[in-house]
Amino acid sequence: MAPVPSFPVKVGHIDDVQELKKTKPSSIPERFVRDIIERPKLAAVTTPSSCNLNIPVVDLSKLLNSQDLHYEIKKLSSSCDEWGFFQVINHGIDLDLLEKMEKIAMEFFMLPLEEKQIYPMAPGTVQDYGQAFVFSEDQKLDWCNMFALGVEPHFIRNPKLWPTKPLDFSHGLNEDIFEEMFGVAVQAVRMNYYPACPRPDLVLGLSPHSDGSALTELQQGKGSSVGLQILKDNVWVPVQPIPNALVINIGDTIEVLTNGRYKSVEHRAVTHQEKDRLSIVTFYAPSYEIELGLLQELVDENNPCKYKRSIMESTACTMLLTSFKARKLLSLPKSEPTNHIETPY
Ligand SMILES: O=C(O)CCC(=O)C(=O)O
Ligand SMILES: [Fe+2]
Repeated sequence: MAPVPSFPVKVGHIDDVQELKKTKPSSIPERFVRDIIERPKLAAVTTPSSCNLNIPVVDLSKLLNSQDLHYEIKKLSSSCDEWGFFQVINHGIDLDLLEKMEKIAMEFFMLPLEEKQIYPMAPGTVQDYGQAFVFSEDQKLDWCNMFALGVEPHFIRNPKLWPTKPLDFSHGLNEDIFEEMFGVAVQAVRMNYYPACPRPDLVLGLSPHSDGSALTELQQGKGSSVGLQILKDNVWVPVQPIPNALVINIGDTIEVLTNGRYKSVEHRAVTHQEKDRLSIVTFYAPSYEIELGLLQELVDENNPCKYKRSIMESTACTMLLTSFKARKLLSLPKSEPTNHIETPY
């Protein structure tokens, strides 16, 4: 079940951005206008050459093929150590299926508002239709509509690509370690629709956050604008979509379990003046029933345990809510070494 806050949450009026766009507003409502320091610099969005950094690309077929294995594992390893993000090509997922998912998601977002609002997102929650992570009346809003669903247990599929190979090479861990630890994993899907915005320089599609999940997989809609950006060495790096590739990122759960070796990196989405954008995001998290333990193989005198135990006792549910964004909004600390990460509920 989606987490429900145990305290009353007043979120005020939230404009539906698709409806707002239809009214061709002469100015952007104040609740969407970001403080100057948070506004995106559009040069980095519209001219990819202005940013020479690109997130790594991992070829899954090579990871399964012994000839190229070593080189590809090294790439996977540095992607997880240095970036927390990579794109995966030749993943073997049926492209027709991905296309179908995109089509269904678009059909949903194109429904009349009343029909989408049959599934309203309750204030302070992250499930169904609306804006997630709104916890107060004066919080700035994202230029985005979301539809989030939990996946029924019998449909849940474990990802083929838990990034354990580099760990099993360097630390002798079992390659299936995460799969074994997580039990019957929790899976949630969020569809994000970012309509074109007349002033993309003033708004954010999705506020900076890290994902509370173990692993996140993201499909970018065909023909969508470039919108996803990740924070690398204090620079927002745009993720250039590669046709049919999927974007994978490490979530907070794996950052903590690997004692900070793999990074759960802050990311955000920006909007575009003419183009809409769709992303379909699948979050994998450990079973609610499981008590997680740090991978002891990654702890020694040079790498002391960086996280206190309470986070290990969090359920997947609270993990999703202790994402960086939620923590920031609730004024809870980011997972700095030695910090105690509280769960909000
Ligand atoms: O739409 C995107 O590219 C980002 C989505 C995302 O980060 C999320 O849903 O957590
Ligand atoms: Fe995210």
